[in-house]
Amino acid sequence: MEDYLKKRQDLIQQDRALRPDQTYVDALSLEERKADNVLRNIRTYEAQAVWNGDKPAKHEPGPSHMFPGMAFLTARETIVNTELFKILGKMPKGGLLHAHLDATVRVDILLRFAIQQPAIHVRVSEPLAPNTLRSVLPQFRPLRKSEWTNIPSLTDPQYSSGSWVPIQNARNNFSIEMGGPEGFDRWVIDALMINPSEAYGTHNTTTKIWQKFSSTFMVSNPLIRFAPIWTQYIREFLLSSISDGISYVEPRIMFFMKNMFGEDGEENIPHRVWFQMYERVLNEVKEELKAQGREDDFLGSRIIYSTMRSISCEELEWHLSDCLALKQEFPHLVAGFDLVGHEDSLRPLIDYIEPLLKFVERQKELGVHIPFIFHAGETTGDGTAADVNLYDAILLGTKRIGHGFSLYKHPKLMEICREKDICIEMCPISNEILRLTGSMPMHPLPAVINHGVHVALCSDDPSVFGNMGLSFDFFQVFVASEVNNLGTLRMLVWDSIKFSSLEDQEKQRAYSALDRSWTKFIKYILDKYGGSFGDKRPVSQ
Ligand SMILES: O=c1[nH]cnc2c1ncn2[C@@H]1O[C@H](CO)[C@@H](O)[C@H]1O
Repeated sequence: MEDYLKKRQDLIQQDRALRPDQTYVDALSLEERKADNVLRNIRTYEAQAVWNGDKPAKHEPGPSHMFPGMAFLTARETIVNTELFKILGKMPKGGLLHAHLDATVRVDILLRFAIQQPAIHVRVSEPLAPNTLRSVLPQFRPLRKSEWTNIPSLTDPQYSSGSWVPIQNARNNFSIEMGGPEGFDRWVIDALMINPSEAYGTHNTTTKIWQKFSSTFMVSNPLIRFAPIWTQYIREFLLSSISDGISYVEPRIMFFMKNMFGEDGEENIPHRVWFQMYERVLNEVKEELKAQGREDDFLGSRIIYSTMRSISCEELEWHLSDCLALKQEFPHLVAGFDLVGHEDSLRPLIDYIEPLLKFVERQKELGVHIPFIFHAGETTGDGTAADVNLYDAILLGTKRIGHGFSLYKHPKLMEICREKDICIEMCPISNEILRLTGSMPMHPLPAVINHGVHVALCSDDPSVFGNMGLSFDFFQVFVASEVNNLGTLRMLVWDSIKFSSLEDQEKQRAYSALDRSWTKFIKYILDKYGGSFGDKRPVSQ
């Protein structure tokens, strides 16, 4: 018996030793071990008290009963009231390495920014009525002053479809039958987010949910791509990330459209001016934090240049040279290049191989380096074009892989990622809402970590999904595995800096800042919860 138990222990240890968090687990300080004990105890306690499988879930449609790591949109309200979530909210997170900028600011805040801009007008292409509110989308646009209208309402019988109404009129005079001004807000917010009825009911397949998902970007794009709103948007993105403990952000910015709307309503602001605006806001935020003595809380940001994987090779060539020119003008801001959009239905990387290979050569001639940071394998497919994107992303030398949801099916690719230190930007809540997985316990993240591949945990499109910051993704991952522990959290946080596009010196600064805030975090856990959750024995292996 003793012999068996020894062999059992050895086997478990050998298996766990492959995980990249093992070195972190081994190095936990005494205080961290105590804090780890507290976290595990709270997880066990809440698995029973909150996520008890006998309890009915509150929402329809969705899972009928509660469980840890259950469908996020039905669990969200419960999550925010847990002690574990409150703790994770205080955790320093390091870097956010995968988020689409235009889906990072709470939609009610974006709407508030829009309402403050008299240039913003709204129209609909079909009459709005209580029974069409869900299907008719608002179309926004900033207009030139000469085009401003004083049409009073979107919902009057006199309104003729396609005419532009000033946003304030549209809101103030929204028909009482459809909820008045608050009804207007709800209508816009519904168009910008995915709700549980859609994800788990009416749109419960990847293809269906992507239709709704894409439409949210069509609604928000002309608002965000208006210079006065864009600067406010970036500022809010940075500040809200910082308030969730994120100290560095590397958003993907969509440069598919060549120009932004200026304050005068002309659509003529080119990409280099977008960069100038981004840099200005970034510096303002850094200065403000410095003035408050909070330099450790924010180290900066770099941008991943992105365009759509639907364009032609000629259009891609234009974008690649645009990206090169921007890298030369803003070397400290351009982190990499990516192609985005629904992998299952749009073009695979192999379609673009010529311009992509030429781009690599051109960089060598110019002596610049813009790594590819490709989305690949964001699919349930096996051997489909989206799955096969993984081979091309790796052959093209991708620095990290966006999603890599299907990577775990490919042992050879897992081995290459492990050996070449290709980090996987995993977005578990996004994958669940976009219907690649039903819940966290079904998600491949543990398989990837168990094979020794590094992961950065990311939120992807938090304004659409409601997983603002990184606390929600950390929560879902932490409760869905008995193996995950404080060392795992530490690995995910430190890796988000290690695999970022920061320079070595900046990384050193980031690690020192993290060391300081992590120590405070551990002290917070022990001071607040050490008494009530510290004395029990650690949960078994
Ligand atoms: O998870 C994702 N995979 C691929 N593309 C995405 C994802 N999330 C957002 N976008 C794409 O990024 C653009 C906004 O910047 C949108 O067009 C959207 O299709």
